[in-house]
Amino acid sequence: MEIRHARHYEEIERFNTTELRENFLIESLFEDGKVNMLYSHEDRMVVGGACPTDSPLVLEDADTLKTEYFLERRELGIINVGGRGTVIADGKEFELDTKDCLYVAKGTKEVQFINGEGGNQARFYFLSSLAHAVLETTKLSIEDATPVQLGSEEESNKRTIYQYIHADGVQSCQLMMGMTLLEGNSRWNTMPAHIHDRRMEVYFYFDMEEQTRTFHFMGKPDETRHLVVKNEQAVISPSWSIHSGIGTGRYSFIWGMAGENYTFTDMEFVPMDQLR
Ligand SMILES: O=C[C@H](O)[C@@H](O)CC(=O)C(=O)O
Ligand SMILES: [Zn+2]
Repeated sequence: MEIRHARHYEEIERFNTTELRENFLIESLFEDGKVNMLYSHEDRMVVGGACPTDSPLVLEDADTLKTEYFLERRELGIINVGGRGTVIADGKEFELDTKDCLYVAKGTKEVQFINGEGGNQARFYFLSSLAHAVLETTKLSIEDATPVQLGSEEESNKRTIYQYIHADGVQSCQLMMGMTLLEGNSRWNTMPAHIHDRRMEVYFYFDMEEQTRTFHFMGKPDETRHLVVKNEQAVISPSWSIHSGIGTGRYSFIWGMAGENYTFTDMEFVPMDQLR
């Protein structure tokens, strides 16, 4: 898998567009019949996409992780952004419909991704972070996730945040994962912006038309940059960075975090007059 090292915020003050994209944008996760993964040194998060076709796909990369099996020292969160499919964790089958989530515990020796029959192709987006304890492998469908309403139509940021893996939901060691759906013509996410110095975050944008682009804002609050993002691309957000975006059309996104503090509300809002 591709490896990305962590970057200091002082470096990115000098980055051009290509350097910014090479370091923080993940351009292609989904490829038919493949599992694509990227290892980020930001809290050692693995970002991946599994797109099974005729045969099952297995989660593995012993060469990179240097462990006997993938989840020997890690936990995993999966959200299906395609048609129906199945994940098998050590022989136990979990059917995942669109926007359903599965947490897979540390110690699980084999994880397989299987495409559902008929309908749209299953597309499993996943994140894996380090884990210190064996918890319970748990499925959570979108209907059972905790919805949090934020924003307003007036500010073009009316959205519902579905929290799946977090302190009051599916339990994990440090991984937090959920999904944000924008309502009507709302196009802004996470504005007012925030940072959380104790956690990194990964954004995965999806449900976008081919020509739609999201302008994702990153950087220290007083030194912002942007990335132009298209459907099914992801952004790595270091703990010093804001993460916010506006779309030229409809989009949804999956956010995931890893790091020290496990409290969703451990975030500092950035006053508007600090943004540059
Ligand atoms: O730390 C939390 C994450 O950035 C997301 O939950 C934010 C988000 O989905 C939003 O405001 O739209
Ligand atoms: Zn955040």
